[in-house]
Amino acid sequence: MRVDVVSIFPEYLAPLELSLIGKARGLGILELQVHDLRTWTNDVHRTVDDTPYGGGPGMVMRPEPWGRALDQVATPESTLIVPTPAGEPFTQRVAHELADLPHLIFAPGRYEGIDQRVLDHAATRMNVREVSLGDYVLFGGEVAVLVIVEAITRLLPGVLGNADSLVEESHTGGLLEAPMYTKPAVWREQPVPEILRSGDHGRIARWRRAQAVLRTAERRPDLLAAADLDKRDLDVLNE
Ligand SMILES: Nc1cc(-c2cccs2)n[nH]1
Repeated sequence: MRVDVVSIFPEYLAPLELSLIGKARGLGILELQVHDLRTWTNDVHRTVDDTPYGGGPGMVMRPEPWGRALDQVATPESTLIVPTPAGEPFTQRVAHELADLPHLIFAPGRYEGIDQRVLDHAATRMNVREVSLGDYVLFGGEVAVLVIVEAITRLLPGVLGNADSLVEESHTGGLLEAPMYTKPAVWREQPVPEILRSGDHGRIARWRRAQAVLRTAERRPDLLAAADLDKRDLDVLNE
């Protein structure tokens, strides 16, 4: 997968060099390049924003630099990802969808956003997806890009050492993950649930599933409605 990020704060994306993402790039699983939007300005002040038509507070990102940036970076197989509070929710399902794509271009906006014509024009020549991390407002989209790139990269084949890690995590199968424990067997007078030390892998799997169902019912009833529950799951809920 290739990823291009265009930002007025390219240094914000430096963490993408680190850890697993750095490893994915080193292995050639992920090709990533960060660009400075001001590269595509042509005035002496390298201006990227201006006042909003129709009035109102703040500034809007000008279309011309973005248009020239996308002219250079995009191909017909590109998908433009625009983080915005006004976007579709970014979920694990969306992460899986994006992880299957050949080329992502991230357009993190600042200020009051990017001139809408940039997105509308881009949509005439590539897929455009406006995505929200949640119902809160950030200063800019760069933090959102870090989150989205990490969520996608860990899904790429070869990045996670043990592919099993993807099977039992939260939101796989629509449920939250069960509580996890490690040594010592007793810590501050709190024992690890006995079943996890029983060696009975069938019972352990059923216990974990039950814990996931109960935790999801308690914390995320919205997910429960969409989850694929079997009879045993329903019995757990009705206990
Ligand atoms: N979910 C979400 C996205 C954002 C922003 C993206 C770009 C500027 S602010 N805030 N909250």
